[in-house]
Amino acid sequence: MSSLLTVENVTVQFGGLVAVDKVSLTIAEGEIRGLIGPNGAGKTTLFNAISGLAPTRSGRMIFAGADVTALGAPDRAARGIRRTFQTVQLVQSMTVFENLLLGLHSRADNPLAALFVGHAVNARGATDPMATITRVLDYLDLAPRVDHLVSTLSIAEQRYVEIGQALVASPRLLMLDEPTAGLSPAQVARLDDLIARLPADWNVSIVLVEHVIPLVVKLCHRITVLDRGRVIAEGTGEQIENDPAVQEAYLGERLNA
Ligand SMILES: Nc1ncnc2c1ncn2[C@@H]1O[C@H](COP(=O)(O)OP(=O)(O)OP(=O)(O)O)[C@@H](O)[C@H]1O
Repeated sequence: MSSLLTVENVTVQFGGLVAVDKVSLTIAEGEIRGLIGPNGAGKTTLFNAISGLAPTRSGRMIFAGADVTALGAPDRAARGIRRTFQTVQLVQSMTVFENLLLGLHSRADNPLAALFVGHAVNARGATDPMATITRVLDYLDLAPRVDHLVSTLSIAEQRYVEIGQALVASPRLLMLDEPTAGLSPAQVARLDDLIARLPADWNVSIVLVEHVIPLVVKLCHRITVLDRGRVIAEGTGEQIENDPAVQEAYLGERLNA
């Protein structure tokens, strides 16, 4: 598998706090990568750094062969880096369709701009945004909800809309930040099936931050473990589960809880 994203020695600092400390990792095309670690390990901050929302102090990022280190979030989104958030970030007062329309534009903070679908941003250059929206609605079983206000949907449905908002732009890298938060076991199982199918069905690589470790072990080809901003281990689920440094980091979390 060829590499899609290379993160090289990236550091993110908040005042004196080093939240991400010289992190390096490579995500392959079509890979599902898990990103785990105790609370405060730096997972969300690394997500923010990759999506261009957290300024990096040093290091560089190569995406699809281009150096994107100096690019802001909209430009990275336009190149195919998309994400979801720990707490759903949809426009609650708009319909499912309108929220998907926002996803076509790299500046989801600018709803009016998104309505000019002629300027829609699509990392793969797809020419018919409406056809993509229809495909996404069908794929996520959201067609019956297309005209519903997001505020009337369950959390599980809102998570699907958020994934749909990313998919309409035909991303190359989809980063999911704790997508199972607040879901029932049955809903987690359904989401789990969906995530497993995404790379083949949408030709996308996935980075998954998740606290449900068995889910990460089951879904991910490789897992990167962060602790206090540093990568302390990387490997298959089995390798990670048997790694003493990982066990110690999680033991520390339990002791401090
Ligand atoms: N905007 C910010 N300003 C200052 N400190 C921050 C900011 N964002 C995160 N931090 C700090 O950076 C460190 C890493 O936080 P981050 O949220 O990335 O960890 P995490 O691994 O995602 O944690 P969790 O599993 O609890 O979501 C923490 O010490 C956190 O308090």
